[in-house]
Amino acid sequence: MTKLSVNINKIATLRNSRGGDLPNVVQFAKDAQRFGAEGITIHPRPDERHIRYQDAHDLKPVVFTEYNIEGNPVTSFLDLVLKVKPTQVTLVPDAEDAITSNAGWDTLKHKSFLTDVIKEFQRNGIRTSIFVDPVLKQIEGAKATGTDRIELYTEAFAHQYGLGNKAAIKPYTDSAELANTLGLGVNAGHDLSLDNIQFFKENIPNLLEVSIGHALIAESLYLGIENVIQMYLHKLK
Ligand SMILES: CC(=O)[C@@H](O)[C@H](O)COP(=O)(O)O
Ligand SMILES: NCC(=O)COP(=O)(O)O
Repeated sequence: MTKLSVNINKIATLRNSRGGDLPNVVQFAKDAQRFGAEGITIHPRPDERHIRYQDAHDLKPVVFTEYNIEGNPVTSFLDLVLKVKPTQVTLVPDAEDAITSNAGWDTLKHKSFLTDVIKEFQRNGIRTSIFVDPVLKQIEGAKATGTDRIELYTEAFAHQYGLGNKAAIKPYTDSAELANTLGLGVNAGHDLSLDNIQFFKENIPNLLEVSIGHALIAESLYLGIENVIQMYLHKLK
């Protein structure tokens, strides 16, 4: 069973564009869960250009499914996550000025740093996941950090699949198989969509969770959020 976690960054982007509280991200999270979302993901960035640190606190009492907070574990992020105590934290090595996440961790180079922060989150009862490219040595490196899960960075797959190149799934299947063997849980995300999700899920053994935001919100503009969430759940069955 693969859980659908709805990333609500884009709802905050829309809200922030006018400086008011429309749409309200807390209400949106409540409704997304009512429509079937099995988790809510946010990715607060240090410049708070979409999700604000205060949103992470405000969402805590209403997320009754799985609460996943993603981000680069700089000090302010560490403090936030340790206060909010979500179900899961996903560590992403995104630069402050990056438009969106654009690479996985070098788990070999950052082994000692990742090991320390992962230990601290786990000590506080928070499950950990680290964002990685589908590269076998990076999966082995992830295992060595003590993380509970990895999140496969799916941008390359999504791009190639859109061009008709289905073989682009291979490194992801291989990485998931290795992760399964090593006892690491497998999540995935970035640029997943109604077009590519079913093929991705069918080729990834034991895919535990996908977090989807950008395409899901864009698709909802035409099809409606309740309908789109149900369409994803159907394809993830
Ligand atoms: C970690 C990841 O893959 C990103 O997709 C991210 O969570 C989305 O962030 P933005 O909404 O800021 O692009
Ligand atoms: N972890 C990936 C995520 O939360 C959403 O990514 P995207 O669907 O907005 O590309």
